Amino acid sequence: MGSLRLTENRLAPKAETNGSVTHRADDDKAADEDKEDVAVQSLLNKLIRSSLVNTTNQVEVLQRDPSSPLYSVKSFEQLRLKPQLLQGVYAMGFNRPSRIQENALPMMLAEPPQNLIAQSQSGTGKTAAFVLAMLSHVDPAQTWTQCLCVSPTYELALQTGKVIEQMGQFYPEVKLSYAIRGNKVERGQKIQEHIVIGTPGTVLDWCHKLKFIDPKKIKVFVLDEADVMIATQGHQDQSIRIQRLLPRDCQMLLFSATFEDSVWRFAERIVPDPNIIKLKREEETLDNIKQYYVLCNSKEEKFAALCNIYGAITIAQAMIFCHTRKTAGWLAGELSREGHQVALLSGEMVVEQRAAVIERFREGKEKVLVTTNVCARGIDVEQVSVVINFDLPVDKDGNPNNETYLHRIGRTGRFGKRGLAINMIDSKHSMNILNKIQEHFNKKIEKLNTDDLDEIEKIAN
Ligand SMILES: Nc1ncnc2c1ncn2[C@@H]1O[C@H](COP(=O)(O)OP(=O)(O)OP(=O)(O)O)[C@@H](O)[C@H]1O
Repeated sequence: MGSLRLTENRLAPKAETNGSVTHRADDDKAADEDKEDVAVQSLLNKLIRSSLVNTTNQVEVLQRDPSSPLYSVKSFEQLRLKPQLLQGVYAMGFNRPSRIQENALPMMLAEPPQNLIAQSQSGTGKTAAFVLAMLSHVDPAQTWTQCLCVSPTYELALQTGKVIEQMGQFYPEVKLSYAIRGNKVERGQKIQEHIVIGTPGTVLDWCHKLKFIDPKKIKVFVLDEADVMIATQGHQDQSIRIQRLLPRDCQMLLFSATFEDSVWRFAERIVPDPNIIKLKREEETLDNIKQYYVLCNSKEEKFAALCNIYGAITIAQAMIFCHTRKTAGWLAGELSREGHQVALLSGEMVVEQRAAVIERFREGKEKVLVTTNVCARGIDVEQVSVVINFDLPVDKDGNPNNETYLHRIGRTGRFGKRGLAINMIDSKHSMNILNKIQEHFNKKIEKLNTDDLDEIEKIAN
């Protein structure tokens, strides 16, 4: 398994220019200039995720042929997998199919193969599902490429490759190759590996220009992270061009965490006659959250208020959001000087460094995580009991960003533990923003006087 032929190994993420931690002179003025890179966020989520996301919502299934019976499985045994694959699944610690896998796996493993478009949030078991489908459909006796999987970036392709290697660990006859830049294949050769995973440009070259792969022999085509894919210029066209090279009876599978119209239009071009499976995201709510605000005049006063809060109540773990990298760096420094175990998540870090910081925080090695919004977007740190908005979330034009506010402090309904959110206000402008947020959610945000220790103690009860 895993014949990775790489001439260069570059694991630095694309979104970051380099791994050095330097501050720009204009960092003050710049809000948070960290580029929002969906591929980096997706990778980060994969790196820190160690288990399935809990979901309570029901799966929605739209069958291409509504008259055919709808199969769903509650165990992996019911799928009649090859014994080597079942062994692989159990070795990964999977006991039963995830909610989306219950429906997706029987569809993907059916004979004749069925096409599928599946949408569910990150961490619900999509990757594991299509990896199992690819491994099941391979005939190791045929020494040519039978499954193609396209991912938006080099790093994401490598992560999926790892899942293929893990799940196929007892099925060593199946070989895997990576169609990514830097992985050189001699001209005129044909790839013998059964599964090829790569980025759209290189996969297209290998199928079309360089003819390393005969696309007519492909049995399964997977397009992963469709929403991330279309965010990159050119990927959409390249993917469509690959799809057109494939035979009519090739099984087409497309996965996405979100489903805006643009993703949907793209999905329909990639997957003809699809079955569709959707799993709604768990809704975030402010119902279990006590919200407060503290009036201050400067960042130093905000810091003093924070120290008072820490002096009055026991905070197991807190996440503190700042607007700029500079404030975040400053605050992390001040807090460490006060003796706190602080983790700083900063946009200058490469993605592996960020994943390591979040992992340490999740393990409880650090008790305070100071971050800018962009760095922490989409990261669920469930055990956080207190969220502090050192700066309120605003969009580029300085208007309140309600969605981000909800995402920072909201909890998913059913699993929601009680939470505490404290907003630091340092100007009329930020008070206005707070009022708008309050109106938007129609949930009272109480004033907190941090000079009064008794008052602070009460909020913890
Ligand atoms: N049936 C299962 N039982 C237990 N764990 C599972 C199961 N399926 C997947 N997992 C684990 O849950 C996590 C998320 O799964 P997976 O990566 O397949 O989800 P995903 O929806 O593809 O999310 P992402 O797009 O972020 O990768 C992984 O750690 C995976 O090993």
